[in-house]
Amino acid sequence: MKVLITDEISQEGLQPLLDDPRITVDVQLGLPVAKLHEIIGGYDAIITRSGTRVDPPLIDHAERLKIIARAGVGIDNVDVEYASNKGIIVVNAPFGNTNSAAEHTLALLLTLCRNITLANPSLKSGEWKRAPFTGHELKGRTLGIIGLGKVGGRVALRAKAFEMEVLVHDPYIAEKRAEDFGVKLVPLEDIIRYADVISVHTPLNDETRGMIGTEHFAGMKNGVIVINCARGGIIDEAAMLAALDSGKVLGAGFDVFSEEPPASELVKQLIAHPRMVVTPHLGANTFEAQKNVAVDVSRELVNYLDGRPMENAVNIPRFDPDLMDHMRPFMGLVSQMGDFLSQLAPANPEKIIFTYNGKLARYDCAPLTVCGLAALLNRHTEVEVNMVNARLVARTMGMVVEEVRTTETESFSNLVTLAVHTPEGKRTIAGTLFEGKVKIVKMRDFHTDFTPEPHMLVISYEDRPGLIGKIGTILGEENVNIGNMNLGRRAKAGEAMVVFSIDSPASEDVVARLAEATQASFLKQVHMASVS
Ligand SMILES: NC(=O)C1=CN([C@@H]2O[C@H](COP(=O)(O)OP(=O)(O)OC[C@H]3O[C@@H](n4cnc5c(N)ncnc54)[C@H](O)[C@@H]3O)[C@@H](O)[C@H]2O)C=CC1
Ligand SMILES: O=C(O)C(=O)COP(=O)(O)O
Repeated sequence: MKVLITDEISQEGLQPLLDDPRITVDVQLGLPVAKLHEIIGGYDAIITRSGTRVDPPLIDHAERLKIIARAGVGIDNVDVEYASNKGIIVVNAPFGNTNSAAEHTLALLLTLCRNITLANPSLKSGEWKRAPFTGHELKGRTLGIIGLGKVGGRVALRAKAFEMEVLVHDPYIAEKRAEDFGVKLVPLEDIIRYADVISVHTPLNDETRGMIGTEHFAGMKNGVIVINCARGGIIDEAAMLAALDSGKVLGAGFDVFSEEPPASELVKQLIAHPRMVVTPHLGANTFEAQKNVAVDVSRELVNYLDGRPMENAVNIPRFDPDLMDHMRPFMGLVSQMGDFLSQLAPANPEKIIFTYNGKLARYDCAPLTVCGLAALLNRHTEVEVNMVNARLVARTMGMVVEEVRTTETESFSNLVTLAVHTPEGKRTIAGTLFEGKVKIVKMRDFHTDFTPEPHMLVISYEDRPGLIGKIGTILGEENVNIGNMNLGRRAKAGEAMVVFSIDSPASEDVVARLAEATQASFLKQVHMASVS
């Protein structure tokens, strides 16, 4: 796995990658976009912080990219939807820098309240002034937190240690969470009206962009303090500047900006404002946080290589770990069945039905459906289909995917059946696990009993004496050794279906000779990449 690192990541935290002989790591900081586009095609994974835009043009150049790893929380610099459509896994490190961001929020607030950024240069320049730097206490003031997530929660606890009253606005949390933190959940208007300090801790998205604007500032207390240690743009920057200019806001502490580094006049003016305390996105910039997030994303890349579930993938359907323990043995089965059937079924499936029988059906089988679907679609699409984009791709291709579960079963304790409906008819395949081995037990309405092998031939014909011999002769003449054979028949001398595993692939010529010799109604060679 070739990994490209485009932002500063803690070397110490990357040790799991550097120690892994399967992985090579390239650190290329400050690359111009054009250069990044030029080289990204050579990498399987990219690790970034907020400094790299992983946008559609970059993703389009990333032909072999499997994972985008964000060593931090905010993924607003990654086009997750675009990546998902391409089957690229996006992971982040949601926990490692929480504490640092919360402490930084308090650092900005205390700095503002005690005029530290003003007193510091004054004293260093030889002055001894105290009165101009008289500040405010936090004790007894009301803090309004918008977004009681990981960072917001820690800010709340720390504010309470300073004996502040804490109001919280967050429409997406349970009341219980606010209770657990000992804070009051209120509508946004109450935060605006009653808070002495307002601090935003939401992600940046279409809903939160500009969620604090001119009309909100108008409704705030005079002399309010505003903190943004989340994302630039959650607080409208033009409105912020105007509120500082008008004196409505006593001071503001910003760690994040809509442009990083700032380019426009507006952002530069905001930063330059005398009552603004600013830091260049340092919320997560502690040795502790940087080590944590680097370890977390490194571990995810190793998980991927080891075929283990990824803990912090933001675009893989999330399944309960206990459920996955039940599902994992069957993933290989559905995946092999999907790959097998995709090579037999005619094109343009309209509907795909996954039926689960037996003990397995007691559980939510969605992980198996996604896995089987990915295998079924993979050979027919330009993009690689995997658990990230299987459902998206099926939807784009106009396919209906259904899942049926029934604990009843005739002869197997667990049975999975895949049925693909096309305008030309239906193809089905059923399989089970026997002593941990994949067994295909039914194809169409023929009973079968074989384990998929790397190269196989599936032939249907009207059964008559001598045909198996003819097939053997043709394959033998072409030096293709038969490893196994499984014959399915409904009746003596009726239609038969025979499945051969062969030690090497058969040429087109051999396939044509077999078709002619057997007068086959159906003949397909199947290659199973996933078995060895
Ligand atoms: N300055 C820095 O270096 C750092 C910044 N961050 C940023 O801080 C923010 C919070 O991070 P976390 O706490 O880890 O995220 P989180 O996902 O744990 O919490 C976000 C909270 O915002 C709430 N929320 C979402 N939409 C909302 C809305 N419209 N109104 C009110 N609440 C809403 C969610 O329900 C959730 O509770 C993110 O923007 C993240 O990128 C995080 C770490 C470091
Ligand atoms: O994790 C986050 O959301 C952050 O804002 C930290 O960003 P950074 O990794 O320091 O560029």
